Amino acid sequence: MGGNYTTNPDDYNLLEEVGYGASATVYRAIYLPSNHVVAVKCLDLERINSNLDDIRREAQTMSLIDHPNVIRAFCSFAVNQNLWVVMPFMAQGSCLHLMKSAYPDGFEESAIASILKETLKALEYLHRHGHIHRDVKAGNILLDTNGEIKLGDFGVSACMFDSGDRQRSRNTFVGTPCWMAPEVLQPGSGYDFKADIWSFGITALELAHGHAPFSKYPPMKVLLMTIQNAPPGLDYDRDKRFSKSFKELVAMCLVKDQTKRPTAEKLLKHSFFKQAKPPEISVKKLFADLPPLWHRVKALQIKDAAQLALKKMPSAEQEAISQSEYQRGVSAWNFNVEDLKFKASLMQDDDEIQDIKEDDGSSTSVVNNDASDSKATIGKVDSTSELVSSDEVVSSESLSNKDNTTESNTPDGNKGNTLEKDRTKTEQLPSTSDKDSAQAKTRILTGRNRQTQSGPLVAGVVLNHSKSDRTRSSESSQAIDKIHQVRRAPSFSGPLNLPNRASGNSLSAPIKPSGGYRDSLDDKSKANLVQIKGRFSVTSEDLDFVKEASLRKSASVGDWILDSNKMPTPTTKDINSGSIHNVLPASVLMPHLQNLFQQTTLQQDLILNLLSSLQSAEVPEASQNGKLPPLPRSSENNGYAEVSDRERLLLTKVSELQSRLTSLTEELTAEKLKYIQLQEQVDAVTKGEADA
Ligand SMILES: Nc1ncnc2c1ncn2[C@@H]1O[C@H](COP(=O)(O)OP(=O)(O)OP(=O)(O)O)[C@@H](O)[C@H]1O
Repeated sequence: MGGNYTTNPDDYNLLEEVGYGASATVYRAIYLPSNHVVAVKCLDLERINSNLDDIRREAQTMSLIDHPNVIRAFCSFAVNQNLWVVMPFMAQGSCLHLMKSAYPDGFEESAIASILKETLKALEYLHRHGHIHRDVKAGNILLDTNGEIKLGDFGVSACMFDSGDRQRSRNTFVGTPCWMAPEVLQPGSGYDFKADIWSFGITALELAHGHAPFSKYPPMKVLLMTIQNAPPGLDYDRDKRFSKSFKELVAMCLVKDQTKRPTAEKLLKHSFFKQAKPPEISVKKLFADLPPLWHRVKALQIKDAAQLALKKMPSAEQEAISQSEYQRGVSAWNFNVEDLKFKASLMQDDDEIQDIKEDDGSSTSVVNNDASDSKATIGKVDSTSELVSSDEVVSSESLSNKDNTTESNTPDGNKGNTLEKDRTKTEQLPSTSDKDSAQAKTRILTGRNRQTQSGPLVAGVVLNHSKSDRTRSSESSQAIDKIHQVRRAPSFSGPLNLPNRASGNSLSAPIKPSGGYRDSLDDKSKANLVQIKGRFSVTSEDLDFVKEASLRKSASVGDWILDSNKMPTPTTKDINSGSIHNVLPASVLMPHLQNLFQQTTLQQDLILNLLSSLQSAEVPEASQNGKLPPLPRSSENNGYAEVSDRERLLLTKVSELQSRLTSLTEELTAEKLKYIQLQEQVDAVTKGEADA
């Protein structure tokens, strides 16, 4: 393909939608001057909140790529509030799409071997040139009709040699939780290109099963499970259809200690890849009998919309939702893992048992594979302006080797205005022949982008209908509209803020509407910011909480009791409003109660001992068997004065302990009461659900 590509949007006729992520929609398009088919990825700059320099660097990286297994950008430019990235069209879409359309339980091993081998070649190339991809997953492995395989999507890629501001800005990027390595999720531990090897291992499991491990769980849960659980892998019994060498390869990648993970170069020499067939043989056949990509994409959309209409959990949209939650949320969380670990340590085993059960693919799926994550956080661009084309950046990067297509740059100053005018117009279905389809597509896109950046996250919510919803007649187009509505639901664009204390005992983070990561840093959390490491920020409040948490855990019984006042406890309002579920689940409350009970008993014992010691002191012969040693007597015959001092001391101690016992008993009673109320509430909810 190659050739020169202009940065004039009028030169591109956008055709069908062939994919979408949280921040972008991808179209098959015709480059009119040469009649070449290309893919145009339209990134919504409003939704990704980074500065223009970052985007430019991103686009530069993509344009300097020169490897058969890494997708290269021909050029990119801003159109209104969108960034268009022009790249080769991969006619069979992503591995994820293919699995969703035709292989829900994953591919056979020979195809997996070929796909993974090509992906590994791409990673080896990127790592050799100092890049970490950071979003390796089936959704980013693209397939062409001739069996060609390319790793795409540099939205979150980072340059390992970057430092300072650049790295810091990278912290605002988000990967995809299921695929993220433990060290990436663990603030402070630092990560490098080995994070891609972990994601590669997860991708191997994804290709083998049709979904990534933990994919049904919400982000927080995935995060905890990734950090705390043993690494996932292929099961020797359950995954009988896979070879030993495949299982071994996966196990090598999914080692928690990043230093023990092999490099891409080393992995390529693994026996598993020795038998790998060329993709023309093992991969091409996978889509031999399938309809064109855009039909499959449309069919998936309709299927999901139909499920949505039936009020089921639509898999793809659910994925997008939860992905969005991940993307927008994880990047903006002011959380720290110690906090999470502490909460996890308060969890009952039954929670864990439930967690470990494999997803049966039912409609309860929460986080899923198709989802995409937001890449950069970018500032708005108001008018059409060229960002970068391949030839202008050759000297600035170490990556480039050759073949810098000389794109001619034709900024179109008027385009932005036209598009701006059209922004509120009715959404139009894609037209394959209309010369104006680029504009029409932009309208679709801009329409989609008109979302607010706030609002609570409510799964499955269908928001404001656009004008077009009223004008559409066919059921399928309504169904697609629904998908778009869900996609543009404002509720998913706001970040999640994990409260530092309020949810101390809860794993479910309340969702706060907010403008995004930058915003959240700019406001109160910025003042508390202690460290930005990895993709997360740690605030001083977080640290305080962790300190307290560890104090609670490590302190002596007495200290614990005093400190227990700091434990978040449900208020009557919580109980009445039902929010107690989020504040103190029974699994958390019970150990707390048990602890209190235990300590009350200990205190009682202590008091009894002290009392008996006191009595012993009064009766000298009994002191030998008592708990206290005999009281010393002075030679000056003032021994009795000392005895009475000691008595006073002991009596004071006893009264202290008694009052402590009283307050503990009161606390225990109060906790019991809360527990009973909680239990009643749980029963009521269970009954309500059963009735429903
Ligand atoms: N060059 C291409 N040719 C054909 N289809 C493509 C191409 N690039 C992307 N797609 C399709 O579009 C989907 C979304 O693209 P992409 O991953 O780049 O968007 P995104 O918003 O960055 O999403 P994500 O965060 O999931 O990676 C891909 O999963 C793939 O199915």
